[in-house]
Amino acid sequence: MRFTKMHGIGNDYIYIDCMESMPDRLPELAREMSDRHMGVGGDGIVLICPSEIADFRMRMFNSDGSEARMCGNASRCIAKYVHDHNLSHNNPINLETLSGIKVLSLNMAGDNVKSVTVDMGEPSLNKDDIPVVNDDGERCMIEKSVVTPYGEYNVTAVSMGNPHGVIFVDNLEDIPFENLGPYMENHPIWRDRANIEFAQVLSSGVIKMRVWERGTGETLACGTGACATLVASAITGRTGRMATLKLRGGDLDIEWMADGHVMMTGAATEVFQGVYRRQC
Ligand SMILES: N[C@@H](CCC[C@H](N)C(=O)O)C(=O)O
Repeated sequence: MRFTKMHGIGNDYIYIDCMESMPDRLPELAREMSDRHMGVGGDGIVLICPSEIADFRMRMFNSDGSEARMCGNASRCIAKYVHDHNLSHNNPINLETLSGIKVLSLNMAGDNVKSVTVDMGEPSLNKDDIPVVNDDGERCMIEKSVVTPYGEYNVTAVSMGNPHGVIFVDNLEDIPFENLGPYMENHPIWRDRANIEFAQVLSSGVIKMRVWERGTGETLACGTGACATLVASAITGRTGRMATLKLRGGDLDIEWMADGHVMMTGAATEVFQGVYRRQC
């Protein structure tokens, strides 16, 4: 099976061109290929598929085999992949995902893709959309206190097509990240687990963050997570609607436009190509 390893500021996935044929047993394949010792190694797998309603369709599986509804970093990488591998020279490119069609714009430097801007659509704070278990009758969950074995934290729930819990802290160095991340991912407030972002506001236009992703664990970056964090920061008055999000693997520029759409701009990188012998 041919594959291409790519990353969006360190969020690394194994990309499989499924324009002609589709592998079977995808959760098993994702677990096997993502294994950093026994497989190719990655945060999961991404399938580039034909679409009847857009230029391409993305399917994305986390390294634990769960399928995600949206992935910001993978959508940027797909834009670069289809351009560089001559599958399309459209710009913008329409990408079908489980959370709707996303519009990907290539920012070119000559013939090279310098960065990609993704129209991530509108965020939702509605608990039913995330989904959050609604035990208090409130429509949204903004800075709700959650008591954990590792201390009390205020959580804001945001959907970017997938579920996020954003927690602002004074200093990222001071949190018990490895314990708190999985605890919060699996907390019973979420109906289907959630991606957890820990964020420290450095200035009105700069936020530093670390991500614990649902189904993968810590990743060096999360595009949807960066967008959710900017939205949570803006609605709680910590920053304006535009900021640079500094993740462990690099920076993303995020803007929450007046029309409600969130625009994300960042790099996409191809690392290597290979042929994989399937074990499962
Ligand atoms: N890394 C991603 C998000 C991947 C999916 C997520 N773990 C989920 O289960 O929702 C991104 O860049 O957005």
